[in-house]
Amino acid sequence: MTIQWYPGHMAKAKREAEEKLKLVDFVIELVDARAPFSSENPVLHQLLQDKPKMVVLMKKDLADPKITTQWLNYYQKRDVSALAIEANNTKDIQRIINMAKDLGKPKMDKLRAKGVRPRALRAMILGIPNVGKSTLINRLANKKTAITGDKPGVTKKQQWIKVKKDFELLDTPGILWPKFEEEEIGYRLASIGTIKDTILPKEDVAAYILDYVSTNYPDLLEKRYGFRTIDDMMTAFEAIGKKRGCLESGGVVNFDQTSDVILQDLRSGKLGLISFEQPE
Ligand SMILES: Nc1nc2c(ncn2[C@@H]2O[C@H](COP(=O)(O)OP(=O)(O)OP(=O)(O)O)[C@@H](O)[C@H]2O)c(=O)[nH]1
Repeated sequence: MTIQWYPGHMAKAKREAEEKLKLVDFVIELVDARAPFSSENPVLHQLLQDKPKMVVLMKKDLADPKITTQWLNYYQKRDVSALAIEANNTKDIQRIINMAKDLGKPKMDKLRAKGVRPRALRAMILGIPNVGKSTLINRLANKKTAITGDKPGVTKKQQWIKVKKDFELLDTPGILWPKFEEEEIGYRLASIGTIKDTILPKEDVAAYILDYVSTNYPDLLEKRYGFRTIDDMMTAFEAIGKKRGCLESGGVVNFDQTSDVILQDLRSGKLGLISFEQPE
């Protein structure tokens, strides 16, 4: 599901996230490893107030590993607990659980000191559309895990997934909107597929990708398409279209299909491991 965000949607999403936040000890914020800055929600820090969070950089299998390491150092310097993961990797899922427990420990210790009966740590997943929230919830739930039942105090019944005996996760994530204040951010988000292909013209996004990759990863461009520099975007599209059979009758290159090929090559990782932003 990719939502087109209007002020009404944003207000509703914010309200729902605030309701859910009241129920949890901490938040797992998902961002995309290829663009962690652009894919974070711009108001989450206000909603969280003092609530602890950990950041999970999703889809590390599509990102440039060197840049992902730079991002992890960036978060570490700011005392933010962060991990980069690939959802299919079982060890990565275990690393999330371990980090979550560490993060929740001070709160649990405090409750125990007050004489409160020990209870499971409670967390929720939050992030912009298409960042991998449902995938991660399913992986943490590990399918066979039981849902532990409703908790009172909310209008909508919330279900809890028992990840471990002392760690529970809300079964529905908080969905928040992406940043859209700068055109460059919009292009990065469109490239990685976290905003609708109809919001920015597909050909423009494909041209953005080619331009970015030729500047930052010319070897990858050459490996996939056979050229490393772009003097003229139309010639580049024509070369790719011909190579990949995106042709109309008379051998004319279909630019729309060629744009799809470029977007698909990037999003599936066939173009290589590419990150769209580095920490400052
Ligand atoms: N390569 C790769 N793909 C992933 C990873 N995690 C999730 N995905 C893919 O990303 C896409 C979106 O995942 P979802 O779990 O549906 O994302 P969501 O945040 O729940 O999306 P919304 O329902 O739109 O809010 C799916 O095609 C997933 O298979 C990952 O670690 N690596």
